[in-house]
Amino acid sequence: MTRIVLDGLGKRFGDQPALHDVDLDLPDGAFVVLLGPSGCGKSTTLRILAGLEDPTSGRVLFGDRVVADGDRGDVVPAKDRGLGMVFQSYALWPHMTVRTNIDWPLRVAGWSTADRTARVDEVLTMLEIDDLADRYPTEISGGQQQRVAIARTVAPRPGVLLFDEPLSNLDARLRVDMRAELVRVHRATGATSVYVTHDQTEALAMATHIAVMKDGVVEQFGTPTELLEEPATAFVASFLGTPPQVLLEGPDGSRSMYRPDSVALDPAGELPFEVLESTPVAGRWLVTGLVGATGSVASGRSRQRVTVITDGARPAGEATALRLPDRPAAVFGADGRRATPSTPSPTSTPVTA
Ligand SMILES: Nc1ncnc2c1ncn2[C@@H]1O[C@H](COP(=O)(O)OP(=O)(O)OP(=O)(O)O)[C@@H](O)[C@H]1O
Repeated sequence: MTRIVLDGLGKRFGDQPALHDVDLDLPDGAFVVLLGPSGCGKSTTLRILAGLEDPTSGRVLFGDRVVADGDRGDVVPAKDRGLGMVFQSYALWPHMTVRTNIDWPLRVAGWSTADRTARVDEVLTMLEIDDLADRYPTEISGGQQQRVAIARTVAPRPGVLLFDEPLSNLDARLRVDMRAELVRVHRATGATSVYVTHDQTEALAMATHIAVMKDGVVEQFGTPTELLEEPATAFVASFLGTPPQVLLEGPDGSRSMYRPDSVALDPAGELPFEVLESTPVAGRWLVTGLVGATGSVASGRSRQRVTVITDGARPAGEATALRLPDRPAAVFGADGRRATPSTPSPTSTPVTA
């Protein structure tokens, strides 16, 4: 097991900055998800950990060992970092059986025949692919190929496992199955794991810790519960959760956060709300709509889209209103950073169209 530290990590492509001063401390044995929209820098971060890309500033440590130093230009080659990486594409050797594919990295690393046989049997069982051992990659399904690729990666017992959107080529059902499978494999290996995705549901389901990234910056690092319950920025509050928090913008650019289940639909409420759609979830309904009077579009004021949780469905087009609790759960300043939640400022009153 390996603690991973990113210390002031920066990356530029030419004069184009991709990462700004990223500090992260990933505990031994954690399953960390790098989460964020396209272009936020998550793959670049993973590629720097993997040794496929070099940082322009800052350092990466695996345990006490500096594996990349952007300021000095020192890097440890990928093959000497004690890591395994799983990509979207499985890249199995087509002329080798499943067993030989998994055995290959152990052979390269110089393991004895007895140790190799024992370890290959162990990971075949771990990934529940024992009965496929003598087949060739073309004779098994895409999901099975991904299991073989994972088995091959974990076989040499790397201290660090890196995953670059490994499930994105699988269909929706298989993705959900494989997600649980990967968590089980992570627990069985104990390897510190870093997993890149833009899918917040996947992140929340798998991670012990999540780093939410935007524009090359880590907006927040914490456990799924911390991020859901105490988002540090308006972006985190709007990106995570099904549904995400209800954010209402004040005239000064600040935003008030309300928990979606604390906001009621009530024609007598203070904020006009037009229903767009209702989706059933676990016996309740997510009702999405636009806040503000219909005429506000014509007046140039944009209408905010929010989702609340209700007991029943609401017809699309219904004009009703939001009834808010007495005070917001948190307030974010115009810079998006969280102001003290317990003392919301008077200027943070949401827009009343
Ligand atoms: N090889 C490269 N050359 C130039 N710019 C790059 C290169 N790789 C990434 N970038 C830029 O760096 C920024 C971060 O890209 P990165 O691929 O890390 O984002 P990402 O969050 O993984 O996005 P995606 O989910 O689309 O893969 C983007 O602006 C991207 O255009």
